[in-house]
Amino acid sequence: IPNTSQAKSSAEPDVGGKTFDYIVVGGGLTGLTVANRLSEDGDRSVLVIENGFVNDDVSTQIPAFGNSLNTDLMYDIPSAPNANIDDQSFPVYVGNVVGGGSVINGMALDRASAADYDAWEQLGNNGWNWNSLLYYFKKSTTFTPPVADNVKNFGITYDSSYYGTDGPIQASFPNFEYPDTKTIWKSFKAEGIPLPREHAAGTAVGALWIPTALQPKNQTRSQAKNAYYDPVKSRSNLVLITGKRVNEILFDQSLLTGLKAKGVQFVSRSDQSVKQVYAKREVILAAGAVFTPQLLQLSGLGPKDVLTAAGVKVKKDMPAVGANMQDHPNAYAYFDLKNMSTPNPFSLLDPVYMAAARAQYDTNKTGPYTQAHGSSIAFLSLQSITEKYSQIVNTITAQNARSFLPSVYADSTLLRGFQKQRDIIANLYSRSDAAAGEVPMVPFGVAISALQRPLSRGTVTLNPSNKYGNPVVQWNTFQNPVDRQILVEMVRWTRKHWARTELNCFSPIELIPGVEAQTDDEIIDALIQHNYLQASFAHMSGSCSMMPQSYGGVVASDLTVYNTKGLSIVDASIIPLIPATHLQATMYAVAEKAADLIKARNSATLLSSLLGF
Ligand SMILES: Cc1cc2nc3c(=O)[nH]c(=O)nc-3n(C[C@H](O)[C@H](O)[C@H](O)COP(=O)(O)OP(=O)(O)OC[C@H]3O[C@@H](n4cnc5c(N)ncnc54)[C@H](O)[C@@H]3O)c2cc1C
Repeated sequence: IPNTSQAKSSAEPDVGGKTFDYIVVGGGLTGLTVANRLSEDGDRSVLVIENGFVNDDVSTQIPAFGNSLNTDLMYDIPSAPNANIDDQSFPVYVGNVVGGGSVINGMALDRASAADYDAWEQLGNNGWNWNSLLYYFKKSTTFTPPVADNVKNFGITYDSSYYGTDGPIQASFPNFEYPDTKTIWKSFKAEGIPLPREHAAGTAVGALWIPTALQPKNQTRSQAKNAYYDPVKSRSNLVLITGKRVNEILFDQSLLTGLKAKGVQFVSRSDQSVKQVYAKREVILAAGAVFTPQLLQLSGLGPKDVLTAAGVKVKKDMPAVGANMQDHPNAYAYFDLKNMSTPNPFSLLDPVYMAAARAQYDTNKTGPYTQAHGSSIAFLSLQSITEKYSQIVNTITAQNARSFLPSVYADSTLLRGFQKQRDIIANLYSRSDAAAGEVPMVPFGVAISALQRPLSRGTVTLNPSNKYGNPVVQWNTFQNPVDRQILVEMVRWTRKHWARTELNCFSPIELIPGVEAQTDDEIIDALIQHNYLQASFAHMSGSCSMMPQSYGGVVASDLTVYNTKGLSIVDASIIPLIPATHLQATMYAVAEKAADLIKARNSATLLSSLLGF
């Protein structure tokens, strides 16, 4: 952690014992978004408590650095061993910095199809659908079209009417594309998959041009801190404290009021001092899909056996807290290519080229350093991936759902909710306007296949031997065999794709999984052997999901936590069903909507108190 961050931290006010209208736990992507909007009202005070520090290093700003993992600014959490992937443990990537994941992520700023968000409403979340979220997708963004040369040379398409014109997050395109991107696009066009002009119109299936969270003028990362916090940090009613870890939500409990959140307790990372701070209106959890369920469990809300094992007094037995965790498991196939144009992504491994490219970026903000993961991505429907799609859908609906779920699903409400999710997933898998898998269209031979609608469900639970340590993150990848089957079919699709005539110019040779791997088991075994199978795309979500209580939800559609008062959740843990997209654009929209919901209910409270009821 750089010294500048420490200095900033020591200049922060001592909030111990003080009272704010709102306390936001976690100053990551959603926390800073909500804090900005709530503090627009000068009569409301907002405190944000963040475990990480401010970091404005160049490593968080230059897009090309978004291609490698900035582990210095992440927590160090190994997952629990995965029984279905050779007992492997995978790193759990979560940003530990002001701005959270938005500061260290891959900068892709894309949305899922309309059907993905409409599915949230079908799960009983009134008002959570594509149309209502479109307003917030726009509110959170400002769009800048790609440079004319790239539009002409690469055929980039877009429709700016689906983005905002004055939102905080900058949606734009790097001003550089690798030349082979043209050949890659030719091969995807030849697949006969959809080619929507604008993916953000609710039509994110096919080969897509997507924007990056990128400030177009200086070609640096646009993220929650520089977009939502820096411009408003001088507000006297907004306070951010860093290097502080919240370890308990404080409740008033009486027969009359039930459990009412009154504040939080936090520990300073620098001197280990423990303090309490109070909220007049709401405690808002924005600690992310890994730490929000942990904090609820530490505070006595969670599965009874998990709490008891960790020595936490049970305030309310809530099996759903930490269940329903989802992510996008993925496989990497690797092809050796010849005759790649120069430059290509491997050119940056040459120190001479790298130095020249860096100088080009520093001087005039052009060249490969302006690009993170690029702007070309394909999202494929199950029908495009495999002819077996209707057989797969039939398998899903015929399954005994309970057989492929973790033990916490012995709870009948959780199981009912999953069955409803399962029916929705089966429907989405049978449609051509919803994606089943992602294939980034990269101009080199690493072909990623990422499963978008897992049926397996993970869990986040307290570590019984150290409740304040990292939680136990169990993805349960492939617990449902259909997930494994679809990922294998994606690898087969990738194989067929690289055999296309448009790609003959590269003379691709499949090295991993390798042509000798033909059966499902052989493909999976070869991927595992090379560590080319991953449980996570860093898209942890769903662990405190928004669903009716009768479906095992943790929050209602107004994002308040069931069985409590004065407590809400706004982060990726509320996602009921993971959408087929990277998550950040969705989470900015969710947080914008969350802020409106919180504002509305708190002005209503004021009105009713003025009117005396
Ligand atoms: C490596 C990586 C790459 C990614 N790539 C992309 C991408 O290219 N495109 C995309 O769309 N999405 C991407 N994502 C996902 C996206 O960044 C996340 O989905 C998003 O940041 C989630 O927002 P959040 O507010 O829920 O959580 P976060 O942004 O993770 O914020 C949670 C914050 O809470 C803090 N916190 C946690 N516990 C406590 C506590 N007890 N007390 C105080 N503070 C606490 C954390 O330090 C963190 O800052 C990526 C994520 C990662 C990690």
